[in-house]
Amino acid sequence: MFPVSPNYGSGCPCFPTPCAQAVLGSTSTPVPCPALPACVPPGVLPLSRRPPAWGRAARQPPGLPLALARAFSNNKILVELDESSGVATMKFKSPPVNSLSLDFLTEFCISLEKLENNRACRGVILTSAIPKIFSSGLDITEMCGKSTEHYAEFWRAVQEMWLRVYGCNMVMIAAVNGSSPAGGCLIALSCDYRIMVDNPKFSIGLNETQLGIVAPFWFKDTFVNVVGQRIAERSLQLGALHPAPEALKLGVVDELVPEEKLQERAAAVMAQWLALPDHARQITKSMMRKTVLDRLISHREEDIQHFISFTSKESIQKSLRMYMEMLRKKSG
Ligand SMILES: CCCCC/C=C\C/C=C\C=C\CC(=O)SCCNC(=O)CCNC(=O)[C@H](O)C(C)(C)COP(=O)(O)OP(=O)(O)OC[C@H]1O[C@@H](n2cnc3c(N)ncnc32)[C@H](O)[C@@H]1OP(=O)(O)O
Repeated sequence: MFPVSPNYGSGCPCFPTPCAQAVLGSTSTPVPCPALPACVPPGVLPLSRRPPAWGRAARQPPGLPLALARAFSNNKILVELDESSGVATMKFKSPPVNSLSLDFLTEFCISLEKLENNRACRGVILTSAIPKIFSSGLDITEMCGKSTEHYAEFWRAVQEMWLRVYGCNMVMIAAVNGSSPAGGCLIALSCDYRIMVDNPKFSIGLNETQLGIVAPFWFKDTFVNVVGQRIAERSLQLGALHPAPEALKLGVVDELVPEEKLQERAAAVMAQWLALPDHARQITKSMMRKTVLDRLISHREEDIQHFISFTSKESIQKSLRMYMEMLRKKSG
């Protein structure tokens, strides 16, 4: 099996089965997948791939089965698309706590890509089907006692998820209906708007330091862009998990609503955002986020190596094992 082009990723329509051009021949000259323009970094869709659809949902592309356009679910995420509004909902349903395993992340990226390629879809609401939990963040078992190859594959999938959500042209709204630590918080922070259930038992934040690990620079950049340097610095150092009312005060989320109003409110906010001309909003979003996206894109391999060497340290493995043990004791 030949290696694939460095440009190859879930942004290519042939993903996960690389087409002939995506595969490097014995010359090992990188040949980008022709479906992905060479100038477009992996994980970020070019603006031109999304047609302007201001004012109405565009027509379903010919050839796509209607049922697929309305709802699809593989395993861990339920996706529903309302074609009349152009709004899809991605509902995480991976018990017990929607942890972001490699399988979850892969399914997430494929589902989001399907929606990106569907002209009828202009906005996505991310929410959870698991009571009281939005997402428990990265699946810690993926970072414990595994091979370096596994760590590399896992971390690439985490990067891909962030590049896809943060770089997404569609309007992304997080309807946070439960606790949302670390990677779960990152997903919400990467959206355009965050609505959380008004319940002080639900908390959100980047708590990595509590696990003895360090939030990567692109987690930190995303956080700073939402709440500003000072709040991010204090919250990150302390590994703070903010109860919903505090999260609102700090600007980690944009508004709180009673649980029963969450989906209705998310739909109303989405309608406001979709009332803007797509092209103007998309270019503005891209302008605001480009620097932060480019930083990871240009250091992607380095970041993977950094993750591998950090995670492989015995002291880090020990911290993660102790944290998992603490969770198990608490639950059992
Ligand atoms: C300069 C150097 C920079 C280098 C950068 C390198 C590295 C950075 C690396 C990583 C970044 C990581 C970001 C992350 O996302 S780490 C994950 C952080 N997540 C958490 O801390 C959440 C932990 N979980 C909880 O707090 C609770 O489970 C939760 C509030 C979500 C739910 O509580 P509840 O009481 O309902 O459920 P529990 O009984 O606690 O859990 C049920 C079951 O699920 C297991 N579990 C929980 N969370 C995780 C998880 N994140 N991964 C894997 N498994 C998880 C838990 O152990 C229970 O299992 P069991 O006992 O039933 O077997």
